[in-house]
Amino acid sequence: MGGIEFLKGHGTQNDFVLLPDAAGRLELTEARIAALCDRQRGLGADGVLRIVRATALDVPSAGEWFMDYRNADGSIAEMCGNGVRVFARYLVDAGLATEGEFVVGTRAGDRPVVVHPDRTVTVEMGPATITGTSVTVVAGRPFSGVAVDVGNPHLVSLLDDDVADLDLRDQPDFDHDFFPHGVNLEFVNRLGEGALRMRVHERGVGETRACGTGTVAAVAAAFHLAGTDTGASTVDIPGGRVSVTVSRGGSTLSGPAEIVARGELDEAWWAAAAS
Ligand SMILES: N[C@@H](CCC[C@H](N)C(=O)O)C(=O)O
Repeated sequence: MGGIEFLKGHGTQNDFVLLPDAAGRLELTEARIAALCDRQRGLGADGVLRIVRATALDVPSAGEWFMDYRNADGSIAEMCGNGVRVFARYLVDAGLATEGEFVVGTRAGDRPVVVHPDRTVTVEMGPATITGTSVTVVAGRPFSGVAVDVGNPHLVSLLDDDVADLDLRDQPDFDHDFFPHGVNLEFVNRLGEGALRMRVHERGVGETRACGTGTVAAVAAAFHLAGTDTGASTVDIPGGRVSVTVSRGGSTLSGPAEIVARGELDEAWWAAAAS
């Protein structure tokens, strides 16, 4: 038997290990995912994208391929906006989908994508639903925020102070009753009309250089606080820039997606990393 194929890719520097596994044969334990994503003892990544046929996992989807996404700590999340772009990029590069429009299945539901000739990808992200308000505490400082559901949970705090000055090395505190399954925390500055800057502390990962669902949540929260639910904005994150639109029934995310490497995992390492 050959080794286990992997690829490495990123979307605005939110980086992923991709595991092509059409038939769903790989045993993805939490320990294996955490080892793969570890930047010292593994390949290093913010998360893992398993490329599996929807039928192999028996999940309902209008699309052929399902994005089985895992966070770097091995936890399962419903959705990953940057991950969907990288996933779509892989499918086209591998000849498993044709450039243009197709559907990717995710735990949050089907996500129509358009892979453009310039290597950017647009994803229909579904509705960004405002679910209330809550508070997060960063290094002893409380910040109130708008809770937004983009298939996964977010709390967006708009700040007057420069987000660059926040210390996000430790897990910020949050209301565990409001977010019983954890939350992704976005900290946002308005840069002007239709332009935001954001940093993020992701559930199951830590600070990352971009979060696609987080940018959609940030734009939805910013428009909500301005008294509207429709509009378009760029979002600058440490890893680059994405474009987001939100409307009452849906949202879109556009940005780059790159595959940077491919190879084979060592089988003995894979076996030892199982637990
Ligand atoms: N980086 C992702 C979000 C990944 C999932 C998140 N950490 C969660 O647990 O909900 C994105 O680009 O959306």
